[in-house]
Amino acid sequence: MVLRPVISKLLGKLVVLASSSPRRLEILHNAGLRFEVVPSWFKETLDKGLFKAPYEYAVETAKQKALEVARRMPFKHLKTPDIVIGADTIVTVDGKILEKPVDKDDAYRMLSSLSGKEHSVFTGVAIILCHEKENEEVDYQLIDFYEETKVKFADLSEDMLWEYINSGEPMDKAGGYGIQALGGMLVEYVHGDFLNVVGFPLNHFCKQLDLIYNQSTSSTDQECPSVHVSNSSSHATSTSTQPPPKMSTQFSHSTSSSTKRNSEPKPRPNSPSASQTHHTNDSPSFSPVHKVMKKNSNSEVGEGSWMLVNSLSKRIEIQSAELQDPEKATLPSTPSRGQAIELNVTEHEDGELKKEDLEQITELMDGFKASKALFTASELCIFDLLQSRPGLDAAQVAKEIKASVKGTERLLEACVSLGLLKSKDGMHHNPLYENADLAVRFLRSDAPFSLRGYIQHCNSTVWPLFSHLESAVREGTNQRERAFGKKSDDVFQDTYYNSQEVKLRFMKAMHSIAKVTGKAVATAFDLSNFKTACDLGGCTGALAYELTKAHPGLSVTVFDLPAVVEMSEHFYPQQKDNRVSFVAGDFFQDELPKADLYILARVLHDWPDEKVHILLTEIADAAAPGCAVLIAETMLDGQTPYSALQSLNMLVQTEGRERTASKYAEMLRKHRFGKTHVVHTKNFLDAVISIKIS
Ligand SMILES: O=c1[nH]cc([C@@H]2O[C@H](COP(=O)(O)OP(=O)(O)OP(=O)(O)O)[C@@H](O)[C@H]2O)c(=O)[nH]1
Repeated sequence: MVLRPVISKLLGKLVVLASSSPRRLEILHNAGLRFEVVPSWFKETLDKGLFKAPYEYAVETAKQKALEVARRMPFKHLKTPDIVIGADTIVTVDGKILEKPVDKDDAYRMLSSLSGKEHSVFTGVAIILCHEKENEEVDYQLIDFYEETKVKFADLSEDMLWEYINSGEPMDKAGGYGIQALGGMLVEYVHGDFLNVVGFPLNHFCKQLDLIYNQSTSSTDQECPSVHVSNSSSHATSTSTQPPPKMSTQFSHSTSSSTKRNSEPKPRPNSPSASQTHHTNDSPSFSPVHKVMKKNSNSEVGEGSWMLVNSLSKRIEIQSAELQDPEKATLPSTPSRGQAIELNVTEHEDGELKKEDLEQITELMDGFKASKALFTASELCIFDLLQSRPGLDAAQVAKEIKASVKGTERLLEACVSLGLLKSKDGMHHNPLYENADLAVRFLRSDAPFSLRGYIQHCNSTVWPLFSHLESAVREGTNQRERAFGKKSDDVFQDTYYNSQEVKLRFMKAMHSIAKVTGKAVATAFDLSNFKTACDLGGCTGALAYELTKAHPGLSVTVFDLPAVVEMSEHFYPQQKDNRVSFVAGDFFQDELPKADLYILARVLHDWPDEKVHILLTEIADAAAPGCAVLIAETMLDGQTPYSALQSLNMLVQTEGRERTASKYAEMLRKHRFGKTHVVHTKNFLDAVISIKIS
């Protein structure tokens, strides 16, 4: 069994599957591979028109999925993987690429186009070997390939089609079918690797591992295995894997990961450095990222991939430098030949810009209008109205909210376009409106996870502050005085003591975020060793109640300003959990309650480093060895807009900022906390825990 010998090579290595596909997880798990699953955040939006062949699109998407995880882990998970595996499965028929259907109608369109025909299923796979070095740089070696399988569908009747679509099975599957389940009923024959259709060409993958770990170690080279970078295709009817010329492929990007994996850093293979680029005059490469790179049509595909990797490295180096220290990162003014700066807009040969080329920039430009439409509908209580009286038309809604029909009509249609409301034809095609699922779950005032409080805070406080963002950037200070005419260097003095209404609105905002994130934070780590916790700045106790629910042996003291504590019972009038108590105080001025575990949820991001160190000193003085600090924040990762925009939010609102997990680990280390672990909760917040060493 080719995998068996390879498995032994992988033991002790951190193997990561960068996929949320349960089928891929099952295929690799059943094959005996042991790995962690870290779903990729890469948005599968590459422009298909830029790829000369469908499999190139699948391979490039697989690469981007794997690279995103390989780059993120040192920051988000404080560890560098040894191997990251990414995959992407597509279906092609009549020259079109079919991915996962967006809705039932799309599934119908896909399956109808497959009915009675033979089609191809391509799965692109990327394997990234990560080599962490002495100076915390990481070398990446990229191996990619694809597998094609031919599948023929029987002629499908309309009943059969809708019966299958209504089963729900098509919705998370390429081409809208699952061959391994009900979808098998649609299939007349399969020529090629069945598992490739399901989502992972296991046999081809094993052969690649064999190439990497067995054939290369037979060479005298004791350094990192030199890898075959190949886009070798194994067609359904015959396998034509011609290994390309042997090469070592690598690029590097620096990481500030504060924890070293226990494996010895591997020597850098003697290969061209990332800064060297090769230029050829051959046909343009196929990837939007590498528009300035040329694919060398003379050499084996591997050569092309090497340049592909090389140009990727340039982009990654630039971005990681930014992450390291924005002041030092110098981006080239314009993409020079051989330098891969991601081009979001594709100028076609004739210079014409197509609508889809501008979609991304238009979405960004219009983002504020969408936010304001949501805030306005929430302020006008439209979601609560339609929850109690679904099916109203614009005139009826306008009457209830005491607004113009014209304006209400526009707002309702905007909310439908944003997926917040649904509409159906009433009498004389007059649309009738009701809440969409998002509104039911998050926008009603009485929803268990209502975000209405946070939305009110965004509309009344964040929005005016962001309108002075340019001043905030120029001055490096919050914009409270410009936005509200109040000079206040203390956000909380201003919020909690100057107005009862402002205080309540802010607490509702913090409460709604804590309700949505509380369970994820409370269950991020095993806290069974701790008996007492102190939730510093715990506001309404939303997280505290989740902690006592998740950890029966834990009691939690919420320590917050007097003005907050006096209001907290307003949020839980019926609460009888005697393991949660409230103590009034100022954590910068008063002695902290004694506890085994100190919790800081969305607190440190309000303060500059020097204030954070003051607070951590207080905690370190109060905490005995073995005690812990649990920090819940949105960790900067250089990838998702959410954390970066949150950091801008802190600029306009406070003296604080968002930080990376490794920055928090470094700050904690200065106060004798260590053994730091981070969990990315897939929620608004990530969680970091660190134990008092001495
Ligand atoms: O017969 C089957 N065909 C396809 C599938 C599943 O379809 C998806 C393909 O989508 P993708 O490659 O984008 O993978 P995702 O599920 O989105 O996960 P990633 O996180 O890796 O993007 C895939 O899950 C196949 O397994 C099937 O099940 N049967």
